[in-house]
Amino acid sequence: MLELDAVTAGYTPREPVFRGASLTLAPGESVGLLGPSGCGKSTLARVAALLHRPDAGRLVLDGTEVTAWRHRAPREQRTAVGVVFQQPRTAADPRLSLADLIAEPLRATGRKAEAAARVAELAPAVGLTPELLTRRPHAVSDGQLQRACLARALSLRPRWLVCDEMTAMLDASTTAALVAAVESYRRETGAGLLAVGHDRVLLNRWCDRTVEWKDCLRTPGA
Ligand SMILES: Nc1ncnc2c1ncn2[C@@H]1O[C@H](COP(=O)(O)OP(=O)(O)OP(=O)(O)O)[C@@H](O)[C@H]1O
Repeated sequence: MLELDAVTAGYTPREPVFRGASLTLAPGESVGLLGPSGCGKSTLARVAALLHRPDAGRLVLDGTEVTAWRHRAPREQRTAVGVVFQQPRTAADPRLSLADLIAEPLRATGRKAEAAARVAELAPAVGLTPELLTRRPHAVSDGQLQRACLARALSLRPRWLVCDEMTAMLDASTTAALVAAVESYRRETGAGLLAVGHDRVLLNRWCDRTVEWKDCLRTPGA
């Protein structure tokens, strides 16, 4: 289970972006989160991905409460969640080839020896040719770079995936390819998914259920 329980979070302690947001994902479940721009969906997604420490509330990951975020989080928890953001350009180191970008989490966790084999496995799964893998971000399209960012998120075989507007900048065929790659990974591994977005039609089609932001803020039973 991935449980966000009464989470309050923001960027200035006195003025959080939201208070008391709750959302629970069952193991292997895919949930789409919809809501108005600026309400805090990405902030909540970052809390779920252990990238943003909440001001209050709890994140419980497969039965263990998370008590440390970012680099302070234990590796086992940090690597249990893979994350893909909306903007591949800001999420990718411009100095790395796409192959090295995909392998980054493996290198960072001391598993460099597995990198080549894992990249060879992931590249076709996200639709990247061997030639594209040699290029650096400036020499590929946004869609190709986002494919690499998805492969990077899958490289450590996370039990949970957080896709924060992953396809918002992409055309219909690239969107379909990335959604298919996520779903194929989920079928293979049983991973759960939190997909944040604005595209109701896409999220309804993609996810087991969709949740409205305002319902995350509602106290159960109220
Ligand atoms: N790093 C940051 N520092 C300060 N404020 C931020 C930061 N990131 C986001 N915010 C603010 O927090 C609020 C919520 O932003 P967030 O990106 O979580 O919303 P969102 O619901 O995902 O919006 P959108 O749908 O437009 O992506 C916004 O008012 C935003 O300006």
